[in-house]
Amino acid sequence: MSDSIQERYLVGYALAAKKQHSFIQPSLIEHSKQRGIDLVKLDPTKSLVEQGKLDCIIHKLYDVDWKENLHKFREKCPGVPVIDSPEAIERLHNRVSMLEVITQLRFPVSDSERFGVPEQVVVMDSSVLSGGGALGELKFPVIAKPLDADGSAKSHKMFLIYDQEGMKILKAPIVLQEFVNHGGVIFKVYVVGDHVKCVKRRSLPDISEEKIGTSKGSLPFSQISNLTAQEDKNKEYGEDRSLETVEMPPSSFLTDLAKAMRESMGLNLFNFDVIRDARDANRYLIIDINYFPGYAKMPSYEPVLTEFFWDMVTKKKHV
Ligand SMILES: Nc1ncnc2c1ncn2[C@@H]1O[C@H](COP(=O)(O)OP(=O)(O)OP(=O)(O)O)[C@@H](O)[C@H]1O
Ligand SMILES: O=P(O)(O)O[C@H]1[C@H](OP(=O)(O)O)[C@@H](OP(=O)(O)O)[C@@H](O)[C@@H](O)[C@@H]1OP(=O)(O)O
Ligand SMILES: [Mg+2]
Ligand SMILES: [Mg+2]
Repeated sequence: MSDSIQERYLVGYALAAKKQHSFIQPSLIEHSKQRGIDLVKLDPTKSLVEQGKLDCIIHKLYDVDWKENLHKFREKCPGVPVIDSPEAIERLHNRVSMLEVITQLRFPVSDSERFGVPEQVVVMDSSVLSGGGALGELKFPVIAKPLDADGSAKSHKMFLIYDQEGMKILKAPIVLQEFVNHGGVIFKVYVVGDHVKCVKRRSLPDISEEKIGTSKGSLPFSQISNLTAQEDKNKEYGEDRSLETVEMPPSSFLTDLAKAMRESMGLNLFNFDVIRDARDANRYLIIDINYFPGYAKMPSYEPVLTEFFWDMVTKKKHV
């Protein structure tokens, strides 16, 4: 079919400049174009109905004006898929409601693999952090994570806390999460509609009982799974740990889990971080869920995203 008679579709995107730069790559534009899909940049400050005959909108912007703009568009054009609904995305902006998704899943557990989330407590009042009772049943070491996961640099600033002294650096509201040894590797599971792809990334190294006894205070870190191998080495989080020999979790387990999460959250575009308990190889813990992650880092990102856009613009089922 020649270009002139092939039906063309319009996918509008509204993304922060950094995200646009990493996600809207020439290779993706070209791939989609070949399939009859044109990616068009939206002006989030202007009415969406006046920005072309859109067949689908994708977005990762959180300000009130944008949500209002989207809301109006959805009212005027209820048949056009908006990927995803701001209300569904919101749940991932808080590290408690984010992991409640997992604890509420009614997912048939396989005979071998089990899943869950690490024990955690949320502290809303900074004065509680200086007293001895903030941890409740938890034991040191813990990871302290900002409660808000709103995409700001601050929301990624974490601390490994070894003792009560280390708690002094923290400010509420904060989540204190049990540190689980997991062999220094995390599995990032990327979800794009029906498509599920798992990749291995570096993580914090295991902490031995001996180290727990001798380490003091706190260790700050940020987005460790996004470090390159060289940065990782320079930061001395551990020696050059090869990922190649690490066995992946069974893919059917991850696919079933992703499907259950997708349906429960009503989201199409997200990834989740999974660690495997070093003391129990069949126990997997979900530690983080991110909306619209760095898909360009996923193998075959161009065909996978193009296929997803196709499904959306041709009105195949989406959650
Ligand atoms: N409970 C835990 N036990 C052991 N290590 C953990 C735990 N929670 C987090 N980590 C380590 O800390 C890293 C950062 O934690 P987390 O993924 O929650 O933060 P994030 O800033 O939201 O990450 P992302 O960049 O994926 O959004 C993880 O990738 C993992 O290496
Ligand atoms: O660019 P963005 O701001 O969307 O950053 C996201 C980042 O993607 P990027 O690598 O393309 O930056 C993601 O990396 P991967 O999980 O895919 O490794 C992950 O860190 C998300 O948590 C970030 O989203 P945020 O939590 O900050 O909203
Ligand atoms: Mg993470
Ligand atoms: Mg995250």
